[in-house]
Amino acid sequence: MPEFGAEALIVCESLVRIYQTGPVEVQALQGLDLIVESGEMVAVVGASGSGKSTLLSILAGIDAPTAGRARVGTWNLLSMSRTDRVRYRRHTVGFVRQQTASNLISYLTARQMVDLPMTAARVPAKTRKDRSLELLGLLGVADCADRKPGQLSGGQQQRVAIAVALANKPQVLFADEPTGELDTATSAEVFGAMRDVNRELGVTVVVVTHDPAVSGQVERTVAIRDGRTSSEVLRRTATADNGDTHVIAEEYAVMDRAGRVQIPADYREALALTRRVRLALEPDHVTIRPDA
Ligand SMILES: Nc1ncnc2c1ncn2[C@@H]1O[C@H](COP(=O)(O)OP(=O)(O)OP(=O)(O)O)[C@@H](O)[C@H]1O
Repeated sequence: MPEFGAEALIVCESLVRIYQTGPVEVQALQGLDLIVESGEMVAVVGASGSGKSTLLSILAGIDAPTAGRARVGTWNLLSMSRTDRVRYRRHTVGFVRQQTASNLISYLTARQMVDLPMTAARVPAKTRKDRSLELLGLLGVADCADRKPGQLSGGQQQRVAIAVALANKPQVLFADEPTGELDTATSAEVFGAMRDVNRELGVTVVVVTHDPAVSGQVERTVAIRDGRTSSEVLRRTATADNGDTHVIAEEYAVMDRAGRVQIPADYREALALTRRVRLALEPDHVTIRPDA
């Protein structure tokens, strides 16, 4: 059988993460499947505690999964050595957190902070200088290059944090509630900046968010429930006969590799679907009926 998601940049299959605190075991991820293609921008949504941050920490190489499969590019996140993990975090991925302050170093200027990961990667000084200014420009904070975090607004801090995360040309940018501490207008600006880098640099973006206004702006939203991917919304722009454009959002259930699909609770209740259902293959669809 060909590899599940062989062509994709990010593949999670039956991903499990169990946290053990004393005698208590928490299953933060319970067999999550996710595929992200190179160049996509994906929003991950879900209730508090559904496992979003856990997923992102694993993908960013900060936390290790308990079981299942997780691959980003050529990296297998389950069998990475400590040295590989450092290399992975330095070169393959960039990470932005919710707490604006925790992304930055208080005594460095924006330019010095973007420079830092490149210094660690032994990039020559001239290249570092050019790239720092280019990234700060792309994120609309070129005028903040010589300012320290304390002299930046929350939105500017997050845009600098994105520039820092992109310094070593990662394949993926992960952001965990990057706009969580910002007001609506600033949050839209920061989100717009992430869309720009996705489009202009081609970097794949995976962003966890609570904000429906944010998830409404990306083409693909993945919903996590109880540590699994439960549904996806795809959005596309359609043009009417009179030339007007509007966005069409369609919700999909997620089917795993074994063919399992979760039927939403309200559907099950409406038709009293319980333990057994009847399936029938029609020419272009499958029906599910109550066992009556
Ligand atoms: N380090 C940890 N030790 C023990 N349990 C943890 C740890 N991190 C997360 N959990 C638990 O795992 C589950 C998933 O947490 P996670 O932070 O991934 O959810 P989330 O969807 O990001 O939530 P939120 O939106 O509130 O940030 C929760 O029940 C949480 O309490």
